[in-house]
Amino acid sequence: MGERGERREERGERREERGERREERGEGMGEREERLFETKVGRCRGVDRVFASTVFGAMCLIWAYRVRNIPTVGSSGRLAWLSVMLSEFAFGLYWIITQSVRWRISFQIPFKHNLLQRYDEENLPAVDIFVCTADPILEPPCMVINTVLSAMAYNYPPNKLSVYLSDDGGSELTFYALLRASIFSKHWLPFCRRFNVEPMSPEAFFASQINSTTTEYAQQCLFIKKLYEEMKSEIESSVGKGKVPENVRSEHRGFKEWNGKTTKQDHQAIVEMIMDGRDRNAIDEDGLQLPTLVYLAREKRPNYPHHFKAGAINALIRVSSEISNAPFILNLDCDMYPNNANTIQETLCFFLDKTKGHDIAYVQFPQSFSNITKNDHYANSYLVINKFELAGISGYGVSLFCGTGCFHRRESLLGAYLRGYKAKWEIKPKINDNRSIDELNQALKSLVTCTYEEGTQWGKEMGLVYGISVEDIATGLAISCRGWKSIYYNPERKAFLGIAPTTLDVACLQHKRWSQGMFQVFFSKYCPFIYGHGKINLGVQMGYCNYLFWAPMSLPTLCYVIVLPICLLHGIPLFPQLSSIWLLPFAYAFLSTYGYSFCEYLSCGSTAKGWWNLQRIKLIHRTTSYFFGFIDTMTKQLGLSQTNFLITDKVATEDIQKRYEQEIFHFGGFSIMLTILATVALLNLFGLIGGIKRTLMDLKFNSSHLMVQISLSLLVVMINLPVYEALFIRSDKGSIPSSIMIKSIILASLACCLAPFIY
Ligand SMILES: O=c1ccn([C@@H]2O[C@H](COP(=O)(O)OP(=O)(O)O[C@H]3O[C@H](CO)[C@@H](O)[C@H](O)[C@H]3O)[C@@H](O)[C@H]2O)c(=O)[nH]1
Ligand SMILES: [Mn+2]
Repeated sequence: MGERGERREERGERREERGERREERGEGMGEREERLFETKVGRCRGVDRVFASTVFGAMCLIWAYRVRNIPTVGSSGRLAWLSVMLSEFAFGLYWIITQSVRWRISFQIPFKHNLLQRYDEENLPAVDIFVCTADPILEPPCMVINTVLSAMAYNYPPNKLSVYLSDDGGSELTFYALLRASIFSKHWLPFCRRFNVEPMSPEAFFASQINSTTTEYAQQCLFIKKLYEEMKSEIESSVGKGKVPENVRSEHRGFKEWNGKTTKQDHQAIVEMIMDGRDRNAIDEDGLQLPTLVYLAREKRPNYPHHFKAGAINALIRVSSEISNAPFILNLDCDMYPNNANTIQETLCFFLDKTKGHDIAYVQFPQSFSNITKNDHYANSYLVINKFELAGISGYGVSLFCGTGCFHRRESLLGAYLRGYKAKWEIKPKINDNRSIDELNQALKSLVTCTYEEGTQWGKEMGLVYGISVEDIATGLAISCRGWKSIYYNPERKAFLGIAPTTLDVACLQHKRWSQGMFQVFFSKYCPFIYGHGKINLGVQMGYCNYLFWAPMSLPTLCYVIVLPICLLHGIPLFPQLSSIWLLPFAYAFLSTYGYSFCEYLSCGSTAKGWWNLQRIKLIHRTTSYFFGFIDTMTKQLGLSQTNFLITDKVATEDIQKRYEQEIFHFGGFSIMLTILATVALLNLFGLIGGIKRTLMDLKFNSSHLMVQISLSLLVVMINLPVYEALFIRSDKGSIPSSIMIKSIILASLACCLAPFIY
């Protein structure tokens, strides 16, 4: 651990102790009322630690067994043994890393009432909300405006709220949708206010609406629903046609920005203040002010890098600083709609706390999704990560920045260091009211040209970090290393809900980008062990590596699921026989870690089948997405390819949606990932059949030597049942194409036949 980090922590602990003592002396009560949040330590820490030590012991025994029993040079199976040994080393080391996030689990509890007592509406700080979208097809404008409308409908003074939409798709369809949303908001916001509507996303709200209770409410509900449906169908029909109707174009001067030549990759900067919060005419049907609403499409030219989402957020930071310049910024992906009307107040409890608030850079909420099925067959819900792992890292006073659902202190995003610095939030908008709207627009556009950032610190010391496809992780790390604290807050009612992938290939592409980006962080200047040395706790450094090592951990997994069945087929034992005492550490390590993971999962309130599904997806990602992520990182390190960002598809055809809801895997497609997936599944099936045959036929061979391999292959086969089904039984669009089936049969057979030459 970095010495400085340690010392700082000691100091922190001492400060806490002092606080406790003061409380004992009877000054506690007043202080408690003053406090705006509290940190609670997770229970069972002691039990957890004892358990972890026993697993560690078992692992050491396994390593010892492997090293002591390496086959001599020239004997069969030496290479296999060595590769399995290395894999087990890797598994063990990775397991140690995963413990770092379970060592100090802690939870945050904000005291909203204390905040509301201390601050009335007048005194509350302004908040800017950034929404990013990048493609009107993959991210339908209707979905985008639902997020925007929910953000506008927060239970927060509208004059303190500004919503900025960055459209990297540069699409007039999205602009049109936003324009329509601004009109609809004049009805929607008062409606939300009157009836405390939650969720504030009209789409989600009307979908969950069954029968109303009061007649007044019912009438209004019906009226608003009709307005919403009208707006939705108009937007969808324009999207269907691919253009905005001529009569609408003439209604707003903003449309002049689009001409025949405008494309996603090539257009001038477009900034439109759709609603200006200071404008007396921007009022809703109750005569109350509306939040400021701004549309932004930064300039894009083919020969200039735009740095994807990081570039978009940085442009938003600059534009918003000229308009509202709020001290706090909420970042949202366009599918992540706010689901709790009071989230802003809860978050401010952390930032505005008198003693601990000033050094908090950001407050991250977990990523949750609205479309999770009962047994979550693509393991989209990240239950354990959200409930335990991120809370575990937050025990060190640091949270990961996950890109969306995160409130930032503006200064922390601008590269400020915390050292000797007292963060303040009484920042005023820079806006010069004397400027005409045209002058202001001109000034704003000049901030988001392609060349604006040349020769500046943007993307390096300022704003979100460039060049890494998980800009969020790298940026969070950089901020923490500048001395800031951060909070991970996982409230009972989900604060934000997004859309999770509904097909396997979309899920795999997303995980490939993540694993690639995170491993890239490890090699970049932001490597937690080097960049973070002496600045963040060792536990945090290791905590990050839980995720940064997703990609390289694909190698030992691949080795295990390929070498084991091949050896089984050829009768080469790799594990102790059943009667050996050395089997115990293997059995204990395996059963206890999986047992623990099972309990952990169930304690998140999900089903046993969900856990089983999670194990399958983990295997799939580790053998495909992470493996390709690994290769991608390597080619990038060698300078052979560049950072990319493939947007996650957020629409599903009816066919796909139906299969998703029935929890049937949608493999579909012809990717090389599917070939690997199918080959691994077949290889284990061959191994299992061969192994069982051997055991039955050749009892003298002391086949109990193979029992462990048989059991492991059996598990892999069981977990792959949906793959065999998709290969041989199913024939719908979600099944695996026959060309891939043939390829994988050939590959698996080749691997089996060629193996003896290699070993
Ligand atoms: O050039 C781009 C590409 C993407 N986006 C936006 O970035 C967001 C996230 O993209 P998405 O395709 O949904 O990726 P996910 O994998 O779901 O995103 C997760 O992972 C990303 C890092 O890989 C983070 O940036 C995201 O916040 C986090 O939700 C979306 O709103 C996009 O519109 C842009 O604004 N510009
Ligand atoms: Mn997303």
